[in-house]
Amino acid sequence: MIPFVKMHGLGNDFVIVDDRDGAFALDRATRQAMADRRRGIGCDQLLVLEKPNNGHGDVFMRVYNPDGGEVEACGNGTRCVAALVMDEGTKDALGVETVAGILASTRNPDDTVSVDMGEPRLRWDQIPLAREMDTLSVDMTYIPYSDPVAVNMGNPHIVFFVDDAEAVPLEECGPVLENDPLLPERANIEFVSKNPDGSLRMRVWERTAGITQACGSGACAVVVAATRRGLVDRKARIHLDGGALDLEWREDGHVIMTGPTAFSFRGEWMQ
Ligand SMILES: N[C@H](CCC[C@H](N)C(=O)O)C(=O)O
Repeated sequence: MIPFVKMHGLGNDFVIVDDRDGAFALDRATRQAMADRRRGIGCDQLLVLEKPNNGHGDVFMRVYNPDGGEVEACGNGTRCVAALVMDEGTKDALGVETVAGILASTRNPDDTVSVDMGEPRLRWDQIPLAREMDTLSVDMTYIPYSDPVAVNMGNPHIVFFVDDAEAVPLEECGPVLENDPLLPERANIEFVSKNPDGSLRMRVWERTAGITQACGSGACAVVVAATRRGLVDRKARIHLDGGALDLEWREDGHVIMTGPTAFSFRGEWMQ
């Protein structure tokens, strides 16, 4: 039996397994089965807690997509894991270690959690893209959408700015764009438009997971891309299907993401 916690950030949902004792060592087939929405528990990502390396950070978080494959980053999941681990003790600040680095997380008085998601990587080979080009003007098209911005937040993101994000046929263009030959590791795809009040509307097609209610690392990529394009001045409220996140790309280069976390239920998975 594997105990798990189900949580979500703006409807982007996670199965979280505490394997800090190293007792479970879930294999790929098990990860896939747990994430399966029809036969398993169902989630957008499976998050496994491990012991932090050499005392760096308070907990190590591993992120798996629904196919069981490991990915580098998960913003909404980081907030949930930070809240879960904070609830074990008395601290309102801790470091969540990931393969992409240690993410400093703090709980705010209104119960939202802020995570320092680190610095974006913006060189073409850091995204990675298949050939050299300006990441502010990527050679990718799905008619009538073109000229996206590429940002790596630990994981790869391609951000299209459009007049009306609501009108984009995400189910059709998402899988095509995710698998564009320009993307050797594929990518998460975001479509963004600017609202009259200056906030941004973002819809996401996540690599492997498909359309999700929200994507935290995607929102980080969007504030960076929108700043580089001159659409916002380093800060933005971003409205996703599941609600809003507040983003800031600080002058020191770090991206700070703030948003809610929600506990759903606890259970046990029978192997
Ligand atoms: N939901 C996550 C992102 C998962 C990214 C994953 N789909 C990938 O392949 O990189 C977030 O809140 O950042």
